Amino acid sequence: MSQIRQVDDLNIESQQVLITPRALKEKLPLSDAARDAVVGGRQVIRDILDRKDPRLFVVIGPCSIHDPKAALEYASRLKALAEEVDDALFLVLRVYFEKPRTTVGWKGLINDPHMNDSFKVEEGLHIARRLLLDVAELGLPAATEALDPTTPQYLQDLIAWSAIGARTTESQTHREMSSGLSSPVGFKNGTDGSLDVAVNAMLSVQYPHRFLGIDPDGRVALTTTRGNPYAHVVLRGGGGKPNYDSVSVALAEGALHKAGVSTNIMVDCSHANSNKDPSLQPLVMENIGNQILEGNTSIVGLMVESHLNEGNQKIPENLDDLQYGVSVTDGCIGWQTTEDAVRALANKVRDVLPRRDR
Ligand SMILES: O=C[C@H](O)[C@H](O)COP(=O)(O)O
Ligand SMILES: C=C(OP(=O)(O)O)C(=O)O
Repeated sequence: MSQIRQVDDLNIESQQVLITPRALKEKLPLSDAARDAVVGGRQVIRDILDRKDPRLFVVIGPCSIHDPKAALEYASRLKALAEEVDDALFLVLRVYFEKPRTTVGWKGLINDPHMNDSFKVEEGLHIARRLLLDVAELGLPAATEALDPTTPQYLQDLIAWSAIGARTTESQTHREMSSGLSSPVGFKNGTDGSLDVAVNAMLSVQYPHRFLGIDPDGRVALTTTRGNPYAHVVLRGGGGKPNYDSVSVALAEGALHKAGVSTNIMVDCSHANSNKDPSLQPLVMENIGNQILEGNTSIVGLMVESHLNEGNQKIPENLDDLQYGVSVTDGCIGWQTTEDAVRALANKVRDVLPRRDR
């Protein structure tokens, strides 16, 4: 009987060594203007989480980035809107390069920048870093999902806020990584709606961890973290039900309080909170505004999926057929709706925010 004698790499087809984080940063260095945007953005978010700044922070932008040109056009529009509502809301651009898939699908610009299964990851890392620099140089803070545990070594210096997604909040690897992130971090509740996984993540992330990571030269390194004091939960609904309503928010606040972790809550207006119907997001935003008017003190931030144009599209065979400024992952609200909903939220909460009980 013939046996396979090989015992390792049976299912590995190939490996390709990539540019190191240090080399990428040398090629695309942080400018002073970009540094100001990152440092300033993180500080405002920390101040909001510490209740020193009464504003709400709003992570808003495309579900995923596939076209840096459209992303920059969106960023410059958002910058103008951010200045307009600055007294009530702190807008942070959603710049998601890594997509966690329920099963399979396009995994985002870093993984496959040409959207044709060519997986030019090194090019993806360059494009991502270039775009984050351009966004920061506009003076806009950026938020991203930290999905691959090695990616932060390449990009985290340009990130003001990070998310751990619903599919990875329960993962020890992601909790460990988050304990070393330089930015504040939001943990989504589970896709089944379970808050426990996010509460447990909060209990874990505040502590130092030791784990295998990579160093700036791409070498495997025992990584010792300090713990991240700026973590909070993100309610995104799940299991077919939303959890942004006042009862769900109060229950979440109670559970966080009982666990002895931060009761700061962000509400994701998309995903299961809008039953994946992007046009419902403004209703969620309106509801959160009403909860704040009615005295809620735990909600500190919102997430909104928005693009230049509404809806979404399948990635076409021929990329020339892509519609400009339309999401290729989850559906988004378009720009006009975005402006209207953000202005409406700012107008609703502007006067009450400074008087919120802390
Ligand atoms: O936000 C994006 C999606 O909801 C997430 O990546 C899962 O997408 P999928 O269910 O289409 O794979
Ligand atoms: C994948 C996302 O969300 P969630 O983890 O809540 O599904 C996302 O915000 O892109």
